[in-house]
Amino acid sequence: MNIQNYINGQFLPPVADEWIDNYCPANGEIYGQIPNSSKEDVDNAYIAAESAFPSWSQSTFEERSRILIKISELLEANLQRFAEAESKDNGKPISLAKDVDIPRAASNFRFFGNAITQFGSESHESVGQDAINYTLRQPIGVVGCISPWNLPLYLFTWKIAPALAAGNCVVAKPSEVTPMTAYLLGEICTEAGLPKGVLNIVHGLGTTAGQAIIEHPDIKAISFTGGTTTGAHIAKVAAPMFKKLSLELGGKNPNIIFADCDYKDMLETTVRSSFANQGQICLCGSRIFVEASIYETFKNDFVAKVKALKVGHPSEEKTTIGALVSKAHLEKVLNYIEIAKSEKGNVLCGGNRVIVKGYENGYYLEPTVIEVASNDCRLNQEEIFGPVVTIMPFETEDDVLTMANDVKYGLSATLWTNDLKRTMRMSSQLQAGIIWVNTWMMRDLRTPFGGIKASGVGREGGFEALRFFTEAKNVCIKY
Ligand SMILES: NC(=O)C1=CN([C@@H]2O[C@H](COP(=O)(O)OP(=O)(O)OC[C@H]3O[C@@H](n4cnc5c(N)ncnc54)[C@H](O)[C@@H]3O)[C@@H](O)[C@H]2O)C=CC1
Ligand SMILES: O=C(O)/C=C/C=C(\O)C(=O)O
Repeated sequence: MNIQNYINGQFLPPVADEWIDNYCPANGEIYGQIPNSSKEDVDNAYIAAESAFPSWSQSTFEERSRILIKISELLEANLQRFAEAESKDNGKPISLAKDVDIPRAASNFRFFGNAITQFGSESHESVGQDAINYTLRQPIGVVGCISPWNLPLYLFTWKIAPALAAGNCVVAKPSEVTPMTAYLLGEICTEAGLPKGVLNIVHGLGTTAGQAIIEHPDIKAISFTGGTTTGAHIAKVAAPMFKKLSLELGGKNPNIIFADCDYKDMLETTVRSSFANQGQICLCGSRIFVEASIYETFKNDFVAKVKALKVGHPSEEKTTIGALVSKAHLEKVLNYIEIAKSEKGNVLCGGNRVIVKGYENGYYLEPTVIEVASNDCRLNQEEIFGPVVTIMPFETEDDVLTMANDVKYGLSATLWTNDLKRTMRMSSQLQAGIIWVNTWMMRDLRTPFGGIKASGVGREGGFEALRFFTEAKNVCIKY
Protein backbone atom coordinates (compact mmCIF):
# COMPACT_ATOMS: atom_id res chain seq x y z
CA MET A 1 0.00 0.00 0.00
CA ASN A 2 1.40 3.38 -0.97
CA ILE A 3 1.29 6.30 1.40
CA GLN A 4 1.08 9.97 0.48
CA ASN A 5 1.77 13.24 2.23
CA TYR A 6 -1.19 15.10 3.77
CA ILE A 7 -0.76 18.77 2.88
CA ASN A 8 -3.44 21.43 2.91
CA GLY A 9 -6.08 18.75 3.47
CA GLN A 10 -5.04 16.82 0.35
CA PHE A 11 -3.16 13.57 -0.14
CA LEU A 12 -0.20 14.35 -2.39
CA PRO A 13 2.83 12.49 -3.77
CA PRO A 14 6.25 13.98 -3.00
CA VAL A 15 7.26 16.77 -5.38
CA ALA A 16 10.38 14.91 -6.53
CA ASP A 17 8.41 11.67 -6.95
CA GLU A 18 10.96 9.76 -4.85
CA TRP A 19 9.87 6.88 -2.64
CA ILE A 20 11.15 4.69 0.19
CA ASP A 21 10.23 1.02 0.72
CA ASN A 22 8.13 0.21 3.76
CA TYR A 23 8.90 -3.12 5.46
CA CYS A 24 6.67 -5.39 7.50
CA PRO A 25 8.78 -6.50 10.50
CA ALA A 26 6.75 -9.68 11.00
CA ASN A 27 7.91 -11.19 7.68
CA GLY A 28 10.71 -8.89 6.51
CA GLU A 29 8.86 -8.13 3.25
CA ILE A 30 8.29 -4.80 1.53
CA TYR A 31 4.58 -4.06 1.57
CA GLY A 32 4.38 -0.51 0.31
CA GLN A 33 6.15 2.73 -0.33
CA ILE A 34 6.24 6.07 1.40
CA PRO A 35 7.22 9.52 0.11
CA ASN A 36 10.90 10.35 0.35
CA SER A 37 9.94 13.97 0.91
CA SER A 38 12.34 16.81 0.37
CA LYS A 39 12.67 20.41 1.50
CA GLU A 40 10.13 21.40 -1.19
CA ASP A 41 7.45 19.20 0.41
CA VAL A 42 8.20 20.67 3.84
CA ASP A 43 8.07 24.18 2.35
CA ASN A 44 4.65 23.40 0.84
CA ALA A 45 3.46 22.03 4.18
CA TYR A 46 4.68 25.19 5.87
CA ILE A 47 2.88 27.44 3.36
CA ALA A 48 -0.38 25.54 3.96
CA ALA A 49 0.06 25.77 7.73
CA GLU A 50 0.92 29.45 7.63
CA SER A 51 -2.17 30.31 5.61
CA ALA A 52 -4.41 28.27 7.94
CA PHE A 53 -2.97 29.91 11.07
CA PRO A 54 -4.89 33.24 11.19
CA SER A 55 -8.24 31.49 11.14
CA TRP A 56 -7.33 28.50 13.36
CA SER A 57 -5.58 30.63 15.99
CA GLN A 58 -8.70 32.84 16.19
CA SER A 59 -11.15 29.93 16.41
CA THR A 60 -12.92 29.56 19.74
CA PHE A 61 -11.69 26.98 22.22
CA GLU A 62 -15.10 25.30 21.92
CA GLU A 63 -14.57 24.84 18.19
CA ARG A 64 -11.06 23.40 18.59
CA SER A 65 -12.25 21.19 21.42
CA ARG A 66 -15.18 19.90 19.36
CA ILE A 67 -12.95 18.93 16.42
CA LEU A 68 -10.32 17.23 18.60
CA ILE A 69 -12.95 15.22 20.42
CA LYS A 70 -14.48 14.24 17.07
CA ILE A 71 -11.05 12.96 15.91
CA SER A 72 -10.86 10.95 19.13
CA GLU A 73 -14.29 9.41 18.50
CA LEU A 74 -13.39 8.52 14.92
CA LEU A 75 -10.19 6.83 16.07
CA GLU A 76 -12.22 4.78 18.53
CA ALA A 77 -14.71 3.88 15.81
CA ASN A 78 -11.82 2.72 13.60
CA LEU A 79 -9.95 0.89 16.38
CA GLN A 80 -9.61 -2.44 14.58
CA ARG A 81 -8.38 -0.92 11.33
CA PHE A 82 -5.83 1.29 13.06
CA ALA A 83 -4.64 -1.48 15.39
CA GLU A 84 -4.09 -3.84 12.46
CA ALA A 85 -2.18 -1.15 10.57
CA GLU A 86 -0.02 -0.32 13.60
CA SER A 87 0.77 -3.94 14.30
CA LYS A 88 1.67 -4.68 10.67
CA ASP A 89 3.86 -1.57 10.36
CA ASN A 90 5.68 -1.90 13.70
CA GLY A 91 5.69 -5.63 14.53
CA LYS A 92 3.97 -5.13 17.90
CA PRO A 93 1.32 -7.64 19.02
CA ILE A 94 -2.14 -6.73 17.73
CA SER A 95 -3.43 -7.06 21.31
CA LEU A 96 -1.08 -4.29 22.43
CA ALA A 97 -2.02 -2.02 19.53
CA LYS A 98 -5.72 -2.63 20.32
CA ASP A 99 -5.46 -2.24 24.10
CA VAL A 100 -2.84 0.46 24.37
CA ASP A 101 -1.58 2.28 21.28
CA ILE A 102 -4.77 3.25 19.49
CA PRO A 103 -6.90 3.87 22.62
CA ARG A 104 -4.11 6.11 23.93
CA ALA A 105 -3.95 8.01 20.61
CA ALA A 106 -7.71 8.59 20.94
CA SER A 107 -7.24 9.65 24.58
CA ASN A 108 -4.58 12.15 23.56
CA PHE A 109 -7.09 13.99 21.35
CA ARG A 110 -9.91 13.72 23.89
CA PHE A 111 -7.67 14.81 26.76
CA PHE A 112 -6.34 17.94 25.03
CA GLY A 113 -9.76 18.67 23.54
CA ASN A 114 -10.99 18.90 27.13
CA ALA A 115 -7.82 20.45 28.62
CA ILE A 116 -8.02 23.49 26.36
CA THR A 117 -11.42 24.34 27.82
CA GLN A 118 -9.77 24.57 31.27
CA PHE A 119 -6.51 26.27 30.29
CA GLY A 120 -6.10 29.74 31.76
CA SER A 121 -3.40 32.22 32.54
CA GLU A 122 -2.22 34.19 35.54
CA SER A 123 -2.91 37.73 36.64
CA HIS A 124 -0.86 39.65 39.23
CA GLU A 125 -2.23 42.62 41.02
CA SER A 126 0.67 45.02 41.77
CA VAL A 127 -0.62 46.38 45.04
CA GLY A 128 0.90 49.76 45.96
CA GLN A 129 1.69 50.52 42.32
CA ASP A 130 -1.88 50.84 41.07
CA ALA A 131 -1.31 48.31 38.33
CA ILE A 132 -2.49 44.95 37.21
CA ASN A 133 -0.57 42.44 35.12
CA TYR A 134 -2.23 39.74 33.12
CA THR A 135 -0.55 37.14 30.98
CA LEU A 136 -1.81 36.18 27.56
CA ARG A 137 -1.07 32.64 26.37
CA GLN A 138 -0.92 32.93 22.59
CA PRO A 139 -0.32 30.18 20.03
CA ILE A 140 3.21 30.20 18.65
CA GLY A 141 2.38 29.90 14.94
CA VAL A 142 3.56 26.98 12.83
CA VAL A 143 5.24 24.29 14.91
CA GLY A 144 7.07 21.07 14.02
CA CYS A 145 6.32 17.68 15.59
CA ILE A 146 8.72 14.77 14.95
CA SER A 147 8.03 11.34 16.39
CA PRO A 148 9.68 7.89 16.59
CA TRP A 149 8.73 4.35 15.57
CA ASN A 150 8.18 2.58 18.90
CA LEU A 151 4.71 3.92 19.79
CA PRO A 152 3.89 5.42 16.40
CA LEU A 153 0.40 6.93 16.61
CA TYR A 154 0.49 7.20 20.41
CA LEU A 155 3.50 9.54 20.37
CA PHE A 156 2.63 11.33 17.12
CA THR A 157 -0.72 12.40 18.58
CA TRP A 158 0.78 13.14 22.02
CA LYS A 159 2.47 16.11 20.31
CA ILE A 160 -0.05 17.08 17.67
CA ALA A 161 -3.11 17.18 19.94
CA PRO A 162 -1.78 19.85 22.40
CA ALA A 163 -0.23 21.83 19.53
CA LEU A 164 -3.59 22.04 17.74
CA ALA A 165 -5.59 22.57 20.93
CA ALA A 166 -3.46 25.61 21.73
CA GLY A 167 -4.25 27.13 18.32
CA ASN A 168 -1.07 26.34 16.39
CA CYS A 169 -0.80 24.88 12.91
CA VAL A 170 1.47 21.90 12.53
CA VAL A 171 4.00 20.38 10.15
CA ALA A 172 4.48 16.84 11.46
CA LYS A 173 6.74 13.98 10.48
CA PRO A 174 6.24 10.44 11.76
CA SER A 175 9.11 7.97 11.69
CA GLU A 176 9.88 6.69 8.21
CA VAL A 177 10.01 3.21 9.77
CA THR A 178 6.35 3.29 10.89
CA PRO A 179 4.41 5.81 8.78
CA MET A 180 1.11 3.99 8.27
CA THR A 181 -1.18 5.14 11.08
CA ALA A 182 -0.04 8.76 10.71
CA TYR A 183 -1.11 8.47 7.07
CA LEU A 184 -4.52 7.08 8.06
CA LEU A 185 -4.92 9.87 10.60
CA GLY A 186 -5.10 12.38 7.73
CA GLU A 187 -8.36 10.80 6.52
CA ILE A 188 -9.83 11.03 10.01
CA CYS A 189 -8.84 14.66 10.43
CA THR A 190 -10.61 15.57 7.21
CA GLU A 191 -13.71 13.61 8.26
CA ALA A 192 -13.70 15.34 11.65
CA GLY A 193 -13.77 18.74 9.95
CA LEU A 194 -10.25 19.89 10.77
CA PRO A 195 -9.79 22.85 8.42
CA LYS A 196 -7.30 22.27 5.61
CA GLY A 197 -3.71 23.26 6.33
CA VAL A 198 -4.10 23.12 10.12
CA LEU A 199 -2.31 19.76 10.28
CA ASN A 200 0.17 18.75 7.58
CA ILE A 201 1.87 15.36 7.60
CA VAL A 202 5.09 14.96 5.64
CA HIS A 203 6.67 11.52 5.31
CA GLY A 204 10.33 10.81 4.75
CA LEU A 205 13.78 10.42 6.18
CA GLY A 206 14.98 12.24 9.27
CA THR A 207 18.09 13.49 7.53
CA THR A 208 16.13 15.16 4.72
CA ALA A 209 12.45 15.77 5.57
CA GLY A 210 13.10 15.97 9.32
CA GLN A 211 16.14 18.16 8.76
CA ALA A 212 14.07 20.54 6.58
CA ILE A 213 11.56 20.93 9.43
CA ILE A 214 14.16 21.71 12.09
CA GLU A 215 16.02 24.09 9.74
CA HIS A 216 12.92 25.92 8.55
CA PRO A 217 13.39 29.55 9.61
CA ASP A 218 9.69 30.12 10.30
CA ILE A 219 8.80 26.93 12.15
CA LYS A 220 9.13 28.37 15.61
CA ALA A 221 8.99 25.36 17.92
CA ILE A 222 10.02 21.72 17.64
CA SER A 223 8.60 18.93 19.74
CA PHE A 224 10.70 15.79 19.26
CA THR A 225 10.75 12.27 20.68
CA GLY A 226 13.52 9.90 19.66
CA GLY A 227 17.14 9.01 20.20
CA THR A 228 19.48 11.15 22.31
CA THR A 229 21.98 11.61 19.45
CA THR A 230 19.24 12.96 17.17
CA GLY A 231 17.97 15.17 20.00
CA ALA A 232 21.44 16.67 20.44
CA HIS A 233 21.63 17.34 16.71
CA ILE A 234 18.22 19.03 16.72
CA ALA A 235 19.25 21.22 19.65
CA LYS A 236 22.39 22.28 17.78
CA VAL A 237 20.45 23.27 14.66
CA ALA A 238 17.48 24.87 16.41
CA ALA A 239 19.15 26.77 19.27
CA PRO A 240 20.86 29.48 17.15
CA MET A 241 17.46 30.12 15.52
CA PHE A 242 15.92 30.55 19.01
CA LYS A 243 13.26 27.91 18.43
CA LYS A 244 11.38 26.58 21.42
CA LEU A 245 12.41 22.97 22.00
CA SER A 246 10.84 20.01 23.74
CA LEU A 247 13.08 16.94 23.56
CA GLU A 248 11.96 13.58 24.93
CA LEU A 249 14.94 11.28 24.50
CA GLY A 250 16.38 7.96 25.59
CA GLY A 251 16.44 6.22 28.94
CA LYS A 252 18.35 3.57 30.87
CA ASN A 253 15.90 3.26 33.67
CA PRO A 254 16.56 1.47 36.98
CA ASN A 255 14.00 -0.95 38.38
CA ILE A 256 14.88 -1.19 42.09
CA ILE A 257 13.44 -4.10 44.03
CA PHE A 258 13.56 -4.25 47.83
CA ALA A 259 12.85 -7.42 49.82
CA ASP A 260 9.81 -5.83 51.54
CA CYS A 261 7.86 -5.33 48.29
CA ASP A 262 4.63 -7.09 47.28
CA TYR A 263 6.50 -9.86 45.53
CA LYS A 264 3.84 -11.25 43.19
CA ASP A 265 2.78 -7.86 41.93
CA MET A 266 6.43 -6.82 41.51
CA LEU A 267 7.28 -9.96 39.55
CA GLU A 268 4.39 -9.63 37.11
CA THR A 269 4.95 -5.92 36.58
CA THR A 270 8.69 -6.41 36.17
CA VAL A 271 8.10 -8.82 33.28
CA ARG A 272 5.96 -6.14 31.65
CA SER A 273 8.30 -3.23 32.40
CA SER A 274 11.15 -5.25 30.89
CA PHE A 275 9.54 -6.58 27.73
CA ALA A 276 6.37 -4.67 26.83
CA ASN A 277 6.49 -3.63 23.17
CA GLN A 278 9.59 -5.85 22.77
CA GLY A 279 11.37 -3.59 25.28
CA GLN A 280 11.09 -0.71 22.83
CA ILE A 281 9.68 1.91 25.19
CA CYS A 282 11.91 4.64 26.53
CA LEU A 283 10.39 3.98 29.99
CA CYS A 284 11.23 0.26 30.18
CA GLY A 285 13.15 -0.71 33.30
CA SER A 286 16.22 -2.13 31.58
CA ARG A 287 18.50 -2.22 34.66
CA ILE A 288 17.03 -4.41 37.39
CA PHE A 289 18.61 -4.10 40.84
CA VAL A 290 17.46 -6.62 43.46
CA GLU A 291 18.14 -6.59 47.20
CA ALA A 292 20.64 -9.38 47.92
CA SER A 293 18.40 -11.28 50.38
CA ILE A 294 15.83 -12.09 47.65
CA TYR A 295 18.17 -12.07 44.65
CA GLU A 296 18.38 -15.83 44.00
CA THR A 297 14.62 -16.32 44.45
CA PHE A 298 13.88 -13.42 42.14
CA LYS A 299 16.38 -14.59 39.55
CA ASN A 300 14.81 -18.05 39.32
CA ASP A 301 11.21 -16.83 39.29
CA PHE A 302 11.88 -14.04 36.81
CA VAL A 303 13.77 -16.23 34.36
CA ALA A 304 10.99 -18.85 34.52
CA LYS A 305 8.37 -16.23 33.70
CA VAL A 306 10.43 -14.74 30.89
CA LYS A 307 10.95 -18.17 29.32
CA ALA A 308 7.16 -18.59 29.28
CA LEU A 309 6.59 -15.46 27.16
CA LYS A 310 5.27 -16.24 23.73
CA VAL A 311 7.31 -14.89 20.83
CA GLY A 312 5.20 -15.03 17.70
CA HIS A 313 3.49 -13.38 14.79
CA PRO A 314 1.97 -10.05 15.91
CA SER A 315 -1.47 -10.92 14.54
CA GLU A 316 -1.85 -13.93 16.87
CA GLU A 317 -3.79 -13.03 20.00
CA LYS A 318 -1.54 -15.26 22.17
CA THR A 319 1.66 -13.47 21.14
CA THR A 320 3.25 -11.47 23.94
CA ILE A 321 6.49 -10.61 22.14
CA GLY A 322 6.15 -9.62 18.48
CA ALA A 323 8.85 -8.64 16.00
CA LEU A 324 11.44 -5.91 16.52
CA VAL A 325 10.82 -2.89 14.36
CA SER A 326 13.49 -3.33 11.69
CA LYS A 327 16.39 -5.47 10.55
CA ALA A 328 18.84 -2.71 11.48
CA HIS A 329 17.37 -2.50 14.97
CA LEU A 330 17.43 -6.29 15.42
CA GLU A 331 21.12 -6.25 14.46
CA LYS A 332 21.82 -3.44 16.92
CA VAL A 333 20.18 -5.38 19.77
CA LEU A 334 21.93 -8.65 18.81
CA ASN A 335 25.22 -6.77 18.84
CA TYR A 336 24.59 -5.77 22.47
CA ILE A 337 24.15 -9.44 23.35
CA GLU A 338 27.60 -10.08 21.85
CA ILE A 339 28.98 -7.14 23.82
CA ALA A 340 27.48 -8.66 26.98
CA LYS A 341 29.30 -11.92 26.34
CA SER A 342 32.59 -10.09 25.77
CA GLU A 343 32.01 -8.22 29.05
CA LYS A 344 31.49 -11.54 30.85
CA GLY A 345 27.77 -10.98 31.31
CA ASN A 346 25.95 -14.21 32.16
CA VAL A 347 23.05 -14.80 29.71
CA LEU A 348 20.40 -16.39 31.95
CA CYS A 349 17.85 -16.81 29.17
CA GLY A 350 17.26 -15.75 25.58
CA GLY A 351 19.93 -14.13 23.46
CA ASN A 352 18.96 -15.72 20.14
CA ARG A 353 16.96 -14.86 17.07
CA VAL A 354 13.66 -16.72 16.87
CA ILE A 355 12.54 -18.26 13.60
CA VAL A 356 8.74 -18.14 13.47
CA LYS A 357 7.33 -20.80 11.14
CA GLY A 358 5.96 -19.26 7.96
CA TYR A 359 7.63 -15.91 8.75
CA GLU A 360 11.28 -16.96 8.65
CA ASN A 361 12.54 -13.50 7.62
CA GLY A 362 10.75 -11.66 10.45
CA TYR A 363 12.78 -9.78 13.06
CA TYR A 364 12.07 -11.93 16.13
CA LEU A 365 14.31 -12.14 19.19
CA GLU A 366 14.04 -14.10 22.43
CA PRO A 367 13.43 -11.98 25.52
CA THR A 368 16.83 -11.88 27.15
CA VAL A 369 17.97 -11.60 30.77
CA ILE A 370 21.65 -11.00 31.47
CA GLU A 371 23.26 -11.09 34.88
CA VAL A 372 25.96 -8.46 35.20
CA ALA A 373 28.60 -7.95 37.87
CA SER A 374 28.81 -4.18 37.77
CA ASN A 375 26.85 -1.13 36.72
CA ASP A 376 29.87 0.12 34.76
CA CYS A 377 29.45 -2.25 31.82
CA ARG A 378 28.20 -1.00 28.44
CA LEU A 379 25.04 -3.04 28.86
CA ASN A 380 24.10 -0.95 31.89
CA GLN A 381 25.27 2.36 30.48
CA GLU A 382 23.93 2.39 26.89
CA GLU A 383 20.35 2.38 25.66
CA ILE A 384 19.65 -0.95 23.95
CA PHE A 385 15.92 -0.33 23.36
CA GLY A 386 15.04 -3.98 22.87
CA PRO A 387 13.97 -7.10 24.78
CA VAL A 388 17.14 -7.20 26.86
CA VAL A 389 17.42 -6.49 30.59
CA THR A 390 20.24 -6.85 33.05
CA ILE A 391 19.96 -7.97 36.66
CA MET A 392 22.33 -7.62 39.59
CA PRO A 393 22.07 -7.70 43.40
CA PHE A 394 22.63 -4.81 45.81
CA GLU A 395 23.33 -4.66 49.53
CA THR A 396 22.27 -1.24 50.77
CA GLU A 397 19.98 1.64 49.85
CA ASP A 398 23.01 3.91 49.36
CA ASP A 399 24.68 1.43 47.02
CA VAL A 400 21.64 1.05 44.82
CA LEU A 401 20.98 4.78 44.73
CA THR A 402 24.55 5.41 43.55
CA MET A 403 24.23 2.79 40.80
CA ALA A 404 20.77 3.95 39.75
CA ASN A 405 22.05 7.50 39.27
CA ASP A 406 25.38 6.55 37.76
CA VAL A 407 24.27 6.74 34.13
CA LYS A 408 24.01 9.59 31.64
CA TYR A 409 20.23 9.24 31.33
CA GLY A 410 17.50 10.35 33.74
CA LEU A 411 14.08 9.50 32.36
CA SER A 412 12.23 7.21 34.77
CA ALA A 413 12.86 4.95 37.76
CA THR A 414 10.73 2.26 39.39
CA LEU A 415 10.91 1.48 43.08
CA TRP A 416 9.42 -1.61 44.74
CA THR A 417 9.10 -1.25 48.53
CA ASN A 418 6.50 -0.87 51.24
CA ASP A 419 8.71 1.34 53.39
CA LEU A 420 7.24 4.84 53.25
CA LYS A 421 10.30 6.67 54.56
CA ARG A 422 12.56 4.89 52.09
CA THR A 423 10.10 5.73 49.30
CA MET A 424 10.21 9.42 50.18
CA ARG A 425 14.02 9.47 50.57
CA MET A 426 14.74 7.65 47.35
CA SER A 427 12.10 9.42 45.26
CA SER A 428 13.66 12.71 46.10
CA GLN A 429 17.22 11.52 45.37
CA LEU A 430 16.72 9.44 42.23
CA GLN A 431 17.83 11.41 39.17
CA ALA A 432 14.82 10.98 36.90
CA GLY A 433 11.85 12.98 35.68
CA ILE A 434 9.34 10.22 36.45
CA ILE A 435 9.33 7.89 39.48
CA TRP A 436 6.92 4.98 39.77
CA VAL A 437 6.52 3.34 43.17
CA ASN A 438 5.01 -0.16 43.23
CA THR A 439 3.76 0.25 39.67
CA TRP A 440 5.02 0.98 36.16
CA MET A 441 3.66 2.98 33.21
CA MET A 442 0.62 4.09 35.17
CA ARG A 443 -0.24 7.24 33.26
CA ASP A 444 -2.34 10.24 34.19
CA LEU A 445 -2.18 12.58 31.21
CA ARG A 446 -2.30 15.66 33.47
CA THR A 447 1.14 14.94 34.96
CA PRO A 448 4.47 16.38 33.73
CA PHE A 449 6.21 13.86 31.50
CA GLY A 450 9.89 13.95 30.51
CA GLY A 451 13.45 13.43 31.63
CA ILE A 452 16.59 15.07 32.94
CA LYS A 453 20.27 14.71 31.96
CA ALA A 454 20.61 13.06 28.52
CA SER A 455 16.92 12.06 28.58
CA GLY A 456 15.77 15.43 27.39
CA VAL A 457 14.63 18.96 27.91
CA GLY A 458 11.16 20.16 28.88
CA ARG A 459 8.00 18.37 29.93
CA GLU A 460 5.04 17.08 27.96
CA GLY A 461 1.58 16.31 29.34
CA GLY A 462 -1.29 18.35 30.75
CA PHE A 463 -0.89 22.10 31.02
CA GLU A 464 2.91 21.70 30.62
CA ALA A 465 2.29 20.80 26.97
CA LEU A 466 -0.17 23.67 26.48
CA ARG A 467 2.39 26.05 28.02
CA PHE A 468 5.07 24.72 25.66
CA PHE A 469 2.83 25.29 22.64
CA THR A 470 1.99 28.88 23.64
CA GLU A 471 3.98 32.07 24.15
CA ALA A 472 3.39 33.95 27.38
CA LYS A 473 2.88 37.68 26.88
CA ASN A 474 2.57 39.83 29.96
CA VAL A 475 0.41 42.98 29.85
CA CYS A 476 0.91 45.55 32.62
CA ILE A 477 -1.85 48.18 33.00
CA LYS A 478 -1.53 51.12 35.35
CA TYR A 479 -4.82 52.43 36.62
N1 LIG B 1 13.25 8.09 23.42
C1 LIG B 1 12.62 7.27 22.69
O1 LIG B 1 11.52 7.08 22.97
C2 LIG B 1 13.22 6.62 21.50
C3 LIG B 1 14.55 6.30 21.49
N2 LIG B 1 15.08 5.73 20.40
C4 LIG B 1 16.51 5.40 20.46
O2 LIG B 1 17.17 5.95 19.36
C5 LIG B 1 17.86 4.94 18.65
C6 LIG B 1 17.84 5.28 17.18
O3 LIG B 1 16.53 5.11 16.66
P1 LIG B 1 16.10 5.95 15.41
O4 LIG B 1 14.94 5.41 14.74
O5 LIG B 1 17.30 6.15 14.54
O6 LIG B 1 15.66 7.29 16.13
P2 LIG B 1 15.75 8.75 15.65
O7 LIG B 1 15.97 9.61 16.82
O8 LIG B 1 16.72 8.88 14.53
O9 LIG B 1 14.31 8.98 15.01
C7 LIG B 1 13.24 9.62 15.63
C8 LIG B 1 12.60 10.59 14.65
O10 LIG B 1 13.54 11.61 14.34
C9 LIG B 1 13.65 11.76 12.93
N3 LIG B 1 14.98 12.28 12.64
C10 LIG B 1 16.13 11.60 12.49
N4 LIG B 1 17.13 12.45 12.17
C11 LIG B 1 16.59 13.69 12.12
C12 LIG B 1 17.12 14.99 11.84
N5 LIG B 1 18.39 15.18 11.50
N6 LIG B 1 16.29 16.03 11.89
C13 LIG B 1 14.99 15.87 12.22
N7 LIG B 1 14.43 14.67 12.47
C14 LIG B 1 15.23 13.59 12.43
C15 LIG B 1 13.37 10.37 12.41
O11 LIG B 1 13.03 10.41 11.04
C16 LIG B 1 12.22 9.96 13.31
O12 LIG B 1 11.02 10.54 12.84
C17 LIG B 1 17.12 3.67 19.01
O13 LIG B 1 17.91 2.54 18.86
C18 LIG B 1 16.77 3.93 20.44
O14 LIG B 1 17.88 3.63 21.27
C19 LIG B 1 14.34 5.47 19.29
C20 LIG B 1 13.01 5.76 19.26
C21 LIG B 1 12.34 6.31 20.38
O1 LIG C 1 3.54 9.28 27.17
C1 LIG C 1 3.64 8.09 27.45
O2 LIG C 1 2.79 7.51 28.11
C2 LIG C 1 4.77 7.29 26.98
C3 LIG C 1 5.77 7.80 26.30
C4 LIG C 1 6.80 6.94 25.80
C5 LIG C 1 7.82 7.38 25.07
O3 LIG C 1 8.02 8.68 24.86
C6 LIG C 1 8.76 6.50 24.36
O4 LIG C 1 8.78 5.31 24.59
O5 LIG C 1 9.47 7.03 23.51
